[in-house]
Amino acid sequence: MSVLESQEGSGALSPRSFALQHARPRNSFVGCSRISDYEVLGKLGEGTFGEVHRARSKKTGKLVALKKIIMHNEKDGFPITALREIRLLKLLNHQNILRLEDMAVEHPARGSDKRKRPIMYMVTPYMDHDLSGLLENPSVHFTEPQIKCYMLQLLEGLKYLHANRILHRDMKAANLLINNKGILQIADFGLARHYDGETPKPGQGGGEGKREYTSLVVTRWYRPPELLMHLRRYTTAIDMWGVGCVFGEMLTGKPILAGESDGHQLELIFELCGTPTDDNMPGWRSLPGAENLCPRPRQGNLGYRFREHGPQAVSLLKELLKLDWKKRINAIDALQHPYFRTPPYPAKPHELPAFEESHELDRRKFHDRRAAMPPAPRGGTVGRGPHDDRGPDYRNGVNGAGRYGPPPRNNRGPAPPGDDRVPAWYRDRGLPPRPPPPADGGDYADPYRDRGRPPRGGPGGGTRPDVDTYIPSYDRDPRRDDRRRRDDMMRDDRRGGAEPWDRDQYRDRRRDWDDRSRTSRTRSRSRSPMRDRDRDRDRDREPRDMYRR
Ligand SMILES: Nc1ncnc2c1ncn2[C@@H]1O[C@H](COP(=O)(O)OP(=O)(O)OP(=O)(O)O)[C@@H](O)[C@H]1O
Repeated sequence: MSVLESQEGSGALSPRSFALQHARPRNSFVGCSRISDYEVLGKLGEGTFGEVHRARSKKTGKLVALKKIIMHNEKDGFPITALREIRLLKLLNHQNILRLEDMAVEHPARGSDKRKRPIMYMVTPYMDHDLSGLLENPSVHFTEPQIKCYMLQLLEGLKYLHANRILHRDMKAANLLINNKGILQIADFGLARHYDGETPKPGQGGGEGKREYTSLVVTRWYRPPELLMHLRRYTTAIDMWGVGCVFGEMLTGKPILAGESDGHQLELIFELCGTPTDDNMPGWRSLPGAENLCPRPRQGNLGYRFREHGPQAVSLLKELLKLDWKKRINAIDALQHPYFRTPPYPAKPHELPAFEESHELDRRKFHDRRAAMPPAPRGGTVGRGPHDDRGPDYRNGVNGAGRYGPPPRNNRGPAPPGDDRVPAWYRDRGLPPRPPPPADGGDYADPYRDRGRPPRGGPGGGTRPDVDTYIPSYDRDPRRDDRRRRDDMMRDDRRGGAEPWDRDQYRDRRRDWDDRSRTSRTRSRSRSPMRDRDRDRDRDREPRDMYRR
């Protein structure tokens, strides 16, 4: 019996049986090597936990990625999010899920500070691109067969995860890695967790949630409406919304719902998918985050906005971006959607072209190239940011402005005088500009993002008080802002949403955490994470036109 079959219809599993059912072949995980077993070749990017480097195994000659696990606060020990990611990745075994092959340890040099801890690295196969990097490369233009090929692989990976009761909880283009053989793999399991509920069934959408989890998950641009309204009893449908956003992003070449705050995110969703009613989103009124919500009734412009991609693409997108999380299409059904059976048919992975590498650090290269492009004809209006007084529709291109795809890449004219605060490459991307850094870098510094780190110089190091602090930081991308989410999520999960096999460990850690936070509260009240979170939530409740108060 396969892992998947054994999971079908069974109830909650004990930690031991879960681990046994997910066992990978013994030879698929090396164990723990020394960092000297790898030749480090260069930096690929920086994640929440630490830097990612390209390296070559001295034993096999294979290219790998080494993800260094940074301990932001030595006293906290090994980050729990990294432990979760490692444990889950070790259990998973699927062609479309990034494979953890080894852990490598770097011991501090002899004679160095005795208190220094060893540094751990996660070793995964090297992938040539992440999807978001690839979409930013001006010389890459996705064809329809190519998009279908990536979508099928993404859905196969998610079908496997959901059948194995795993919620990814951070579905986004930046977490989808692609190699030059056309293989797509889901990566970054730092927010993932075991799901205690029914596995998706054909024709039954996401079904009903069984228990509560933290709603502080998923990067904002990819966060479904039910999470923005603080549903805690959510299901695998939260990942399917992210697939819809990624699908739209592949079709248009840029993120389709680039909200500047949680409230603004909902506003963009309603513009695209229509406003919630008792018919299209039953139960929405009783969600805690819907209390003060009074959106202007709208039908949604999804069909119009994506009309050039054909009726089948629009139909699949509508299924994935359904407001009703119980009826939102699941991965099993999405794989059967007529979109994949309508010409042009999906390409096979090996038929896809190879592209120039595109990782986080390569992006600057593309941005510079795009900045050198001649300005497009005047006319568009996106990319002016939160200070723009023309309203969110203009800023985010929801009315079709700012489409980013095959050339011409934008429909905007040269920036008006005085608009030079937005970098040229960023204006071309048609996304809202990052909030301006405070003059002294002090008042609005993000206490989460910068916690335990030296202050970041330059742009992106602080946020304005009228948007939540979980804003995409555009010199990198929205995923850099996960740390606060992850910290909050861990805290929330420890209160009751922890996996059963984690509870004892969590109880101990919780006790530690409580002790630590008591000490730090006495030391400095301003560093209390709970206080910061409440303040951030208050910010997001700032009155907007769709709220009653
Ligand atoms: N196996 C890999 N092969 C090639 N590049 C990789 C690989 N894993 C990660 N990267 C690159 O490193 C960057 C950061 O990795 P990753 O997203 O896994 O880190 P993270 O700490 O979880 O980040 P985040 O804060 O974005 O959640 C990514 O932008 C990706 O381009």
